[in-house]
Amino acid sequence: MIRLDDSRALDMLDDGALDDLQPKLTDAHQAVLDKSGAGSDFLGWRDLLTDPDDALLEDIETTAAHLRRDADVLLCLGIGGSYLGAKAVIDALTPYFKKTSPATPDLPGKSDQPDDPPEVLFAGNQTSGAYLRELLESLEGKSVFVNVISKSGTTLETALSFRFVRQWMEDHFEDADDRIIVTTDPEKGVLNTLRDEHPYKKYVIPRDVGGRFSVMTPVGLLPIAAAGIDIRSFFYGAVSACEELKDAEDNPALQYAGLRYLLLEEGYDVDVLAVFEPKLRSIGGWWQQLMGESEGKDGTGLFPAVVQYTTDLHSLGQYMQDGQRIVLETFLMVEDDDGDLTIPQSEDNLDGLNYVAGKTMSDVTRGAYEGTAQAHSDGGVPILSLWMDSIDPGPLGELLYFFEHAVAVSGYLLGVNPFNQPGVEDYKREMFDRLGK
Ligand SMILES: O=P(O)(O)OC[C@H]1O[C@](O)(CO)[C@@H](O)[C@@H]1O
Repeated sequence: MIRLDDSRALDMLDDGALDDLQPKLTDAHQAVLDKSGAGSDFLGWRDLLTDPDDALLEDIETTAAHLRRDADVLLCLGIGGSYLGAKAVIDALTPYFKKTSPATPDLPGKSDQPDDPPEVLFAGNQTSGAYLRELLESLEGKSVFVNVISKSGTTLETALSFRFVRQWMEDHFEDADDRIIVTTDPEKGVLNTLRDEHPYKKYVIPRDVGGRFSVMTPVGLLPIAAAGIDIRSFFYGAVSACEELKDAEDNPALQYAGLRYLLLEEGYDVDVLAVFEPKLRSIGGWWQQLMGESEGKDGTGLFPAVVQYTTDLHSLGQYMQDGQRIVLETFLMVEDDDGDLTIPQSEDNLDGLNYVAGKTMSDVTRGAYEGTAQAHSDGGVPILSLWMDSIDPGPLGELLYFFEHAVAVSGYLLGVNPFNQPGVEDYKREMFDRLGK
């Protein structure tokens, strides 16, 4: 389970502050469990885990196997919660560098490894014409399948991309309709209208699951499974976290929510999620939406930012150490980071690095973390460290549920509805005005 180390944050708060907050934390937690708080009709993301639908997992695995057999590329169109979870998990669990295999003559571009996962690409999450044009050009000669993901079906970025992509698919594949999968509302929205004419396979986003909480639905699970990741371990990792975090006592998700809340009251307005493993950076993108859309309303909430260390210690490290004291840091750490690459002894030691010879790169990462946490803490930055066991499907499922539960509690502590995002509509209205809608 996720372990919270708050030893470098507690001393920035009054003695016993977290204990004093416990009754409020318990109430907020209970409101999540009982569905008695604001926005409680959007708590379906917990029901998915308390009553798992194994038949759905199996269906997704079957579709994913078909994609692994026939697709070079799975193009996922979606924005916000309709892509960030899948991207986060796929980036975390696929190798940094892919081996390429030669094309086969009968299926253009498809590698000769029958179960090679397709490359999962993302689009429909911005308005760049250059991106879309270059993307479509890059797909020439490849066996392409599309998963268009939009709960509302009306999101402009996704819908517009799908117009281009659908045309491209129809121009390139006679069986285009069999290559397109929609993930959307049970009945409403444009994607359902399109299905009246085109028999696309469809997966449903339950009405009571908001976009940023939808990673354990087909929204996240289908692309993740297509990428060759074991979705059962991932999903059941979340199931076990949901079970373990039911008790309000000694609950690290509640403690994390409580400490962030207390630190916000002390003027720490920004929560910087720091990762040391580059693969985890996209978890930060998912976390940013989860935190930002859930908390950032009615003039409150911590601003969620993401850094990747040690890279960003050489760009933002100065600010973290010495800038405005408005920042707290959440370190996302891994007990077994798969970095047991031993540093060799050098006979001439011309680079002067023999002092670390015999240590592993994991030891270096651990030293960098310890050193950074100590230095930043000495510089007045409260540090919360979250430790996961390893970068594997189960621990990732646990982690994502941990954050979901924490932010739901956090929203109630802040007195906001953690499950809506009314502010996002304002940019859409202004944009639509200018585009003549
Ligand atoms: O799945 P949809 O309806 O296209 O929405 C995508 C995203 O847009 C928002 O509604 C607003 O940004 C997010 O909450 C959501 O994840």
